[in-house]
Amino acid sequence: MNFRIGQGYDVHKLVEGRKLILGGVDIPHVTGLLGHSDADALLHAITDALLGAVALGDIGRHFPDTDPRYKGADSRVLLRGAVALLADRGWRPVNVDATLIAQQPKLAPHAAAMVANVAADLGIAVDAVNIKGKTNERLGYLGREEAIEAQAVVLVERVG
Ligand SMILES: Nc1ccn([C@@H]2O[C@H](COP(=O)(O)O)[C@@H](O)[C@H]2O)c(=O)n1
Ligand SMILES: C[C@@]1(CO)OP(=O)(O)OP(=O)(O)OC[C@H]1O
Repeated sequence: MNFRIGQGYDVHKLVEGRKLILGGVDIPHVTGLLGHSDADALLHAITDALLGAVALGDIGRHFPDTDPRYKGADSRVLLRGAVALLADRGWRPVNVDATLIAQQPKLAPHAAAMVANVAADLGIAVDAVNIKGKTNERLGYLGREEAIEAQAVVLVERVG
């Protein structure tokens, strides 16, 4: 068995006085995401998808939100930590497809920067990473701009 897939999901609340960081990109906006770390929902979903692909549980198991080391953490560090956990077990990422559900702001202008960060952290080419933005058609808490949700799917392969 040389390939595995993983799926990840995350949601964080939008509040005033926080930065909006998605895919490691600081996106100018009136509100930002609340969390113990930098609350980068996209990177958390990708991290969970990677861990899920190799049955390593989830982000909270490896990087608990009760641990002061992760207070205000850069989620790129956590993502690279997950990639290292996979590498230790002989797995590497192949490609990622992810969706961000955000009523605002428009994310398409920031997609290339997010893709570049994720590709660098996963050690894969930029054309193996796809990040999409969707509104929630103004429906529910996402549509009311109370939160941003991320969904991700990854493929991983056994090294060697
Ligand atoms: N936060 C977002 C939301 C959407 N986009 C772009 O707009 C297109 C249409 O979105 P709908 O939710 O109305 O289907 C979508 O395909 C994205 O290209 C965006 O950039 N950022
Ligand atoms: C990243 C961690 C750790 O700082 O905290 P949060 O930023 O709150 O994010 P979440 O997606 O709720 O869970 C994972 C946590 O372990």
